[in-house]
Order: sequence, then structure tokens, then C-alpha cells
Amino acid sequence: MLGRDQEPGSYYVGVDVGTGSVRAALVDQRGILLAFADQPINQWEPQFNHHEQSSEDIWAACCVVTKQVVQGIDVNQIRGLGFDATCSLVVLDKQFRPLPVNHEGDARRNIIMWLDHRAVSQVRRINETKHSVLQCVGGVMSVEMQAPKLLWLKENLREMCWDKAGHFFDLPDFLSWKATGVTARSLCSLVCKWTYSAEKGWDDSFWKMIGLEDFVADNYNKIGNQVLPPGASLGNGLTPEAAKDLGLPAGIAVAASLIDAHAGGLGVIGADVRGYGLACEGQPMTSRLAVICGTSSCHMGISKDPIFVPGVWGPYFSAMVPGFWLNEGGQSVTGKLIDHMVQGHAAFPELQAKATARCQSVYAYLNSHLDLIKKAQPVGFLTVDLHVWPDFHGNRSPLADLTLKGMVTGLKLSQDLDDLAILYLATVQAIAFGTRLIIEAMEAGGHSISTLFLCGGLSKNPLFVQMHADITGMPVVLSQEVESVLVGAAILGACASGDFASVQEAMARMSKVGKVVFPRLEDKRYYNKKYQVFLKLVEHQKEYAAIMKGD
Ligand SMILES: Nc1ncnc2c1ncn2[C@@H]1O[C@H](COP(=O)(O)OP(=O)(O)O)[C@@H](O)[C@H]1O
Ligand SMILES: O=C(CO)[C@H](O)[C@H](O)COP(=O)(O)O
Repeated sequence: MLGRDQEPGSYYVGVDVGTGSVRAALVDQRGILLAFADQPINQWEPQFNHHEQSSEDIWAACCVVTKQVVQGIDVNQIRGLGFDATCSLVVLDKQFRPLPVNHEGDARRNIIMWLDHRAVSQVRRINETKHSVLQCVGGVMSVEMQAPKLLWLKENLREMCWDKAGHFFDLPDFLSWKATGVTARSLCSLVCKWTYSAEKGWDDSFWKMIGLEDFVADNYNKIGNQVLPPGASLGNGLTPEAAKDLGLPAGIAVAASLIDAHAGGLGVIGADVRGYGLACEGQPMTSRLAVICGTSSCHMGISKDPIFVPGVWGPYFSAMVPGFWLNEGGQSVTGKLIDHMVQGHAAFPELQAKATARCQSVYAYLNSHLDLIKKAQPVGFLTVDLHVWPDFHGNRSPLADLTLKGMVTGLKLSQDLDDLAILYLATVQAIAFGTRLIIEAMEAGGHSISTLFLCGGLSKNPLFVQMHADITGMPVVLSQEVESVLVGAAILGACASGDFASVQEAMARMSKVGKVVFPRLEDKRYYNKKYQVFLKLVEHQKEYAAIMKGD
């Protein structure tokens, strides 16, 4: 007799809310995507460094894409639903209605997005406390985490928002609440972004010290006092109202969610690598680094024991793979930086026209253009005199310095397509050098990493993947399913349904290797030299800042 896990026709729905779009997939027990849909979501930037979204818009987009992926199938075969999302802050009042997070009082915009840097003064004061919870975020709290944003709301929107607020959710937890009516939070969100400890719970002294004692007095009702591991089944499953919205049967299992990077990690890190000639074959999963590259890049490394790496978030217990500690390095803008460099260049209209004429994406066009102009040399050598420092939105890891800025050295008067293509290449390389810097910091802290597992929108770009291999000197594994973050979300749904005994079992069954890209070791000397320049750039930037600060 076939066991349940071998029966064909048990499906899971994964929903992934990224920065720029919402995606859904129908996934089977082998981790194969049977249907995919996506839908862009609105973003507002009412002033520089303020980034906002709407939870109602996002939920509506989740409903559209979910209905699309289940069209034409027997919905009774769907056994579980899992959500992941960016770690943005959703604010609702006591009746669960959206509250404005802006001076304009626009309640539709009730989300402070993860990349919002409005709370600079608040995070500086939080870091000055030197409270012990900061040890678990790499020693320095990021302005992108929730505590500084909450403090900003209290200090800046007291009457309009703070006094009326009944619920502050991380976006992944908002989605699982919307689906089930259960306000329990995922351990993943609370541990990674809210200073909750898997072992000790909330630390009252932290919230009191930073001026948010309100949460302690309220027994953490507004930010979560019931915490569940990712993949745990929530309440009675999908409510009739949410079932109607999503086009799914009421009562199906809904999982406690994950942050999007963590879902990507689950989607790729557990794959069976036998037969690919990889150093991580036969080694513990701790030798693998999942890199989730979308608007930002997140570098997820796990360990059996806690590892403290200055400037790298964590160690977080059981926040991604149960039973393992997680360290999370990151670059705040990567896809967004490439888009910014390309779209801001004078030759962009010409690029767009030429790519459209060939029915290609601008990136595919740029990659083939680089192949044309490189002549006999390796493509990466086109940037011998053009170097980029990629922290246009500050440095998340390992320098943990939000004041750092982007740098480009080697500019000429030319503004043609060749110039744009080479600037694009130098930007892609700079992002890969940033990954190398993060890996070196993680290894200095005690990690031992041999293989990268890439996913997210940028992993669709072969140049981005090859540069990561060449510059880190490590092979890059790409999954069979390009949309691996959605496989991660579906793994959550599969666990909640009870079809797998553990997250590890579901990971091993549902994530699969698609392709391995090896580094071109013959180019190593060149990249080592460019890396030396890369490190000089930040050293010089700090010197410039010191000169300008002096008398
Ligand atoms: N086919 C592609 N080729 C090259 N780059 C791509 C492709 N698709 C997406 N990207 C890049 O990936 C980024 C978005 O990745 P995605 O994972 O969709 O982001 P998010 O999850 O943050 O919404 C874009 O900024 C773009 O630079
Ligand atoms: O902070 C993060 C994870 O901890 C992510 O960077 C953030 O959620 C945005 O992700 P994406 O680049 O996929 O939109």
C-alpha cells in the first residue's frame, strides 16, 4: 500500500510576499511546482528613506494569485497552506483595522517596510543601551528591525497610531492571522526581528530600557505572547471567510509562517547533493550557505552550537531549521541596486528598446552584450579599472553600518551601451564581493562553509550566479525549482498538514538540486586583486568621513 507521502495528488499551496510582488504556487509532495502566479504590489515612498505598503493590498494580491494557482484542480486535494513574507511591520487597531504609519494619516499605508530607514535616531539610542539582547543580532541592532520602528511610531505618531494600535504584526504573522484568525506569532519572526529568545522569551528589561515599557505592562499582547514554531498548524485551519477569499476549502491546515529569506533557506538547504562532486556531499548541512537574492540578499548559515559573529545577525535558535542555530548575514539592496544602476544610466532607454525588440529582459540583453564586447578575455576582466562599493543603502553585514554609502571609481565621459553594460557588471561583482566579505566574517566566527545554495529573483541571472562562484571560489547550487522560496512556503503547509513528521523530512523530500555552477579557478588571481581594491574602497570612505568630521 502506498503511504500518504507517496500518494500522488496531495498538494500544498505556498504564498511568498516579496518586496515587489506576491507569488503563489501549487506544489506536490516531491516539491514540484505545478502552477505559479504572481502579482505586483504597491509601494509608497512619501519621503526619502520612508517605505510603506498596505496590508489590504497585499492580502488582496495573495487572494488573486492563490485563486489562479488552484484553478482547474480538485481543491480537496490541497492539504496545507504556508505563507512567507518580508519582515515588514504591520499596524492594526484594536478591531484589526489598518492604522496609518505616516504623517499624512493615510490608513491604507499601514506597513513600515523592512528597508525603511526612518528610525535612525531610535536605533542609535537602542544601540547605546548595550543591552544583552543585542548580542543576538551581531552586537548592533539594525534600523531595519522592529524595535526602532515601534519606538519611532511612539515618538512620532502618538495620537494617530500608537495610542490606537491593538496589534503590531510582522508581515508573515499578519498573513497567517488573516487566514486563520489566530494571533500567535511565528518563532522565526519574533526571534529574528523582535529580540524574542526561543529559550527565555521576552526580556522585560530591554523594552523598559528603550522606552517601550508599554509592551511589558500589556503582557506583550500587542506584539505576541503565544509563539509557535514555523510549520506548526494554526487553530482550526483556514477560516470560512479566508477560504472564500483565497478560493480554497475551509479548514485546511495553515502553518505558522516564515520570513521570506528563511523560507528560501528551507527550500534549498536540505537537498540531496549526491553525485554532483560537491565538497558538501556527506558533510553536515552546516557546511552549506543559503543565499536568497531578491531586492536584498540574505546569507543563511546554520550551526549545531551558537556562533556569535560581529555584524551578522543571530545566533537565532530554531528560527529556520528546527534544532539548529541560524546566523543571517545580509546586503540590504542587491536586486534593487542593480535595477537602480541600470535604470538610472543615460543609455537605459536604448537598452530597453533593444531588449524589447529581441523579446529579452534587459538583463539577458546586457549579458549577451557583455559577451560581445569581452572579445577573447573572460567577461569579468572588463572591469579591471571600474570598481563599485555596493552599500547605497548602508551596510547590513558584516560592517553593520547604516551610514555607509555607495562608491564608484573609474568613471569616464562615455554614456553608451558598452559603458552601461560594464557598470552593470561591476555592480554585480561588487555584490558578490560583499558576499565574500560576509562569508569570511562567518568563517572567522566559526562557520565552515564549502557550498552556496542560491535562490530568489537574482539567481535567474547566469552572470550573477557565475560571479558569485568565481568571486567566492565556491560552487553554487541552483534548485530544480527556480521559485525555491515558494517551495519553502509549501514545505510549511506540508508540515502543518501532518504529511511529514518534521521540517527536516519535508526539506529532504521537497528540495532538489537543479544545476551546479563551479568557479573558474583560473580567474582567481584577478578577483583577489579586485577584492583588495574592494576593501580599500570602504577603508577610504571611512577616511573621507573622518576628514570631513575633523576641524
Ligand atoms: N529574469 C531575471 N533576470 C535577471 N534578474 C532578475 C530576473 N528576475 C528578477 N531579477 C532581479 O531580481 C530582483 C527581484 O527579485 P525577487 O526575488 O523577485 O525580489 P523580491 O522577493 O524582493 O520581490 C530584481 O530587482 C531584479 O534585479
Ligand atoms: O530582512 C530580510 C530577511 O531577514 C529580507 O531582506 C527582507 O525580508 C526582504 O527580502 P526580499 O529581498 O526577498 O524582498
